[in-house]
Amino acid sequence: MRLELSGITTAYGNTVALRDVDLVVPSGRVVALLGPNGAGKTTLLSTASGLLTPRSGQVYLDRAEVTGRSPDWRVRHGMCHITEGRSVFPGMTVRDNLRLFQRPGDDSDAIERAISAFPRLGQRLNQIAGTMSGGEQQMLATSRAYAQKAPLVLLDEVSMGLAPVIVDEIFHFLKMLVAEGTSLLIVEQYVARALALADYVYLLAKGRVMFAGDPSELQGTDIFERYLGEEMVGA
Ligand SMILES: Nc1ncnc2c1ncn2[C@@H]1O[C@H](COP(=O)(O)OP(=O)(O)OP(=O)(O)O)[C@@H](O)[C@H]1O
Repeated sequence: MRLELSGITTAYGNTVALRDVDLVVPSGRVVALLGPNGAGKTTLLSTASGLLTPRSGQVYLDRAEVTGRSPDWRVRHGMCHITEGRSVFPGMTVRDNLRLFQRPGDDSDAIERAISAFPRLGQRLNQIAGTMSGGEQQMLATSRAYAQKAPLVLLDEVSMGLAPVIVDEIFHFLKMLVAEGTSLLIVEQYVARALALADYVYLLAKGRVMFAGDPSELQGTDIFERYLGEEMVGA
């Protein structure tokens, strides 16, 4: 599924967080969205998924305009947004969380798919989600993308604060999604890993697109140093 944002400006009251942003995630491709804190990355994903309404500009899914459509509508039509933080139902079991991931009318087994993505969830189906470790809860939240068979997945810092071994599992999972032909838009603090997976990269700063292109085009430029700080390059 193809996603396009065209001329998007999004604001919180007087704070303009995105200014005239154009971005395309071609069908079956991976786009990494990078930028310093406060650049507007989360705002961009939320505008794409309908959690925020832009002040101007359009959002298209497979070239059909969806700007006025609700987040629910976008989910039903194939978009999955994994938001920052652990979005699970903490008082419910893992199994019941997974059941809720199933899209209406989809009779395939969301639980089986989630376990194939993250096998350790299979050992914890009866556990109350809120009692799992942070990393396990993040796996559960992230597995929604696979369980729903969403053709377009937006991921906001899903590896934030996780142990390296779990970050490895998350990136292995992202490769599984890519192999299935899923379009991905990822915001990731592990810049080098995100770039290794990405077909295209967009760099946001102060709500504007400062760079858009192939990850290899960044080599030999000072864009990273200028906008992200050198220490992030190899992270
Ligand atoms: N609910 C809000 N109300 C007011 N301003 C907000 C709100 N959410 C975000 N902002 C502002 O909008 C700008 C963009 O924020 P956003 O969270 O999109 O950036 P980000 O690139 O995702 O940052 P980070 O990497 O720190 O998560 C920032 O200046 C932020 O302070």
